[in-house]
Amino acid sequence: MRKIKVFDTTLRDGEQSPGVNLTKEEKLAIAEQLSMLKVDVIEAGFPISSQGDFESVKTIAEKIRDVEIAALARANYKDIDCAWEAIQDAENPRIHVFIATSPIHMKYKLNMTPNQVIERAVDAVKYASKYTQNIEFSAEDASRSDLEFLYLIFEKVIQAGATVINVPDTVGYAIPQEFGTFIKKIKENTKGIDKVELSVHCHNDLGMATANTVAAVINGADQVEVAVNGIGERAGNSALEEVIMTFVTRKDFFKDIIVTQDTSQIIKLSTMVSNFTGMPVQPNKAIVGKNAFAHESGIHQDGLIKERTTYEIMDAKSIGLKNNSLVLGKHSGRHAFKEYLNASGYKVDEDTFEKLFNKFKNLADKKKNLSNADIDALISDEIYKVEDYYVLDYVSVNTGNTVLPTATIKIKVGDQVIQKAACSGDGPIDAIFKTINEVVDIPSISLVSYKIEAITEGTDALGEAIVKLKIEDEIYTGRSVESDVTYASSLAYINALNKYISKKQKKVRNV
Ligand SMILES: CC(=O)SCCNC(=O)CCNC(=O)[C@H](O)C(C)(C)COP(=O)(O)OP(=O)(O)OC[C@H]1O[C@@H](n2cnc3c(N)ncnc32)[C@H](O)[C@@H]1OP(=O)(O)O
Ligand SMILES: CC(C)C(=O)C(=O)O
Repeated sequence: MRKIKVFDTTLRDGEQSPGVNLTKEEKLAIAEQLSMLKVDVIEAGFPISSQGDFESVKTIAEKIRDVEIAALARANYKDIDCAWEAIQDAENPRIHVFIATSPIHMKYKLNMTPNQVIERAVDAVKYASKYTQNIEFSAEDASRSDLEFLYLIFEKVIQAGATVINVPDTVGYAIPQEFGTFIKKIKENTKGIDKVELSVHCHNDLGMATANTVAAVINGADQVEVAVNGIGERAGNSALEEVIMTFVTRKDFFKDIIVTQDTSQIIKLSTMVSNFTGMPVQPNKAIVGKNAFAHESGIHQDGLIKERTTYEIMDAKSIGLKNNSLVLGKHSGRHAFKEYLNASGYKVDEDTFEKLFNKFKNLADKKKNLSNADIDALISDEIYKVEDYYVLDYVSVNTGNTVLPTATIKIKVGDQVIQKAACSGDGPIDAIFKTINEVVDIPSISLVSYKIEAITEGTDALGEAIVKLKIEDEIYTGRSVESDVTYASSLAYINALNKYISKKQKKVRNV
């Protein structure tokens, strides 16, 4: 069996994402969560880069146990001294030394010959070995480097004391099949490589970071360098959650790989990193996107209701989510709609069901974001179809930035007209609702929620108002669609009140 080490670089390469700047406390919280997930190595930072980074790495090294703590250093003494100073109190500290090996980087960036690069790398690794035997060496831009040169430099740094050899695809240039072969060749041709761990660090410039990482593991890599939510320099790194869940989900393929991480911590970690970095997770992001376990199409929903695994290769619970979700929308079918009715406790006969389903499809066709409140309102409209006891005859609101919003309402009950003007309200809608409360003969109405939303486009859009009222411990939902939002709100409120009256009258009749 093979154990693949998970090396997390969220706090180092992840923090190199443009615009991201984590505080020491945030870094420590992420490190704690990474340790709960049981990653093998946390790259806590690049201590020479700033005093803040130095202190964060030092704090993490002092506080986080049971995980190797790595710090990055260029191939020079001051970076290595600084890295060591920051991590020396860790339970298992690792110095991570890097230098570029591609012709472009050596010539233009470093202004060094290949021989000088080898000498510098060997010297740096030897220097680091005065501090620790846990030394990782990275050949930056390895995937654009000459293979023969890599065999040589790796052989030399292994002789100098490197215990992990990392092969980065620094600019996300590699293609999975090619990168797999690249790793295989390094494994076959580098002297001493069998005595150390072979690692990969892939970037996502062509969207292949995870595929390249997996290809490398298939071809013998022992360690994967990843970041939560795939964040990192430019298009980011291989995503921790994608790589781990690939091994877990495809156990049938990766028969010889043991995964020791606690995957149920993934969603918590993803949310934490997204919140702290201010980088939202795209909805269709694999594993942690909000749509990753959500299903909208009728055929899929039907399949899922019958057997979850028809359309899910992973269980939402395995990454720490409570469950998957069936999202009702214009692509949904009868099975999913029925499931929703059952789950919400509505019992309807077949005729009512068909009517409701057609109304739901109609509304879903018009409205982009259909919420549960919309669907509930539609259902309760049909089920508690009411003869209007209260009929709105007239509504007028006087409002503006210099006047106190005041509403005047006329409501008919049979032939009788009741009129009322109410002062104040925190705004025009508040004034309307308060005035209606004064007019109607219903004690203690409390507003649970009120939502107004444009359901078509433009300034003349139709506004949909949904009002939920609590009366005598029961919830009544009122809904109305009008182009005038104050009118829609008044009608929705009265609609909810009429549902209460209707229910009450039915009860009285039943007695
Ligand atoms: C692929 C990666 O992700 S590598 C990690 C990238 N991360 C960062 O850069 C973290 C933030 N960086 C920083 O804060 C700064 O760049 C520092 C503190 C590290 C260095 O700052 P400065 O000393 O001002 O140098 P600057 O960044 O402008 O230039 C880099 C220098 O390091 C040299 N260098 C680059 N990589 C290496 C290396 N691996 N080993 C030795 N020297 C290197 C460059 O050739 C250049 O040297 P020069 O000044 O002689 O031309
Ligand atoms: C320092 C190395 C590992 C790196 O981040 C890269 O090459 O992308």
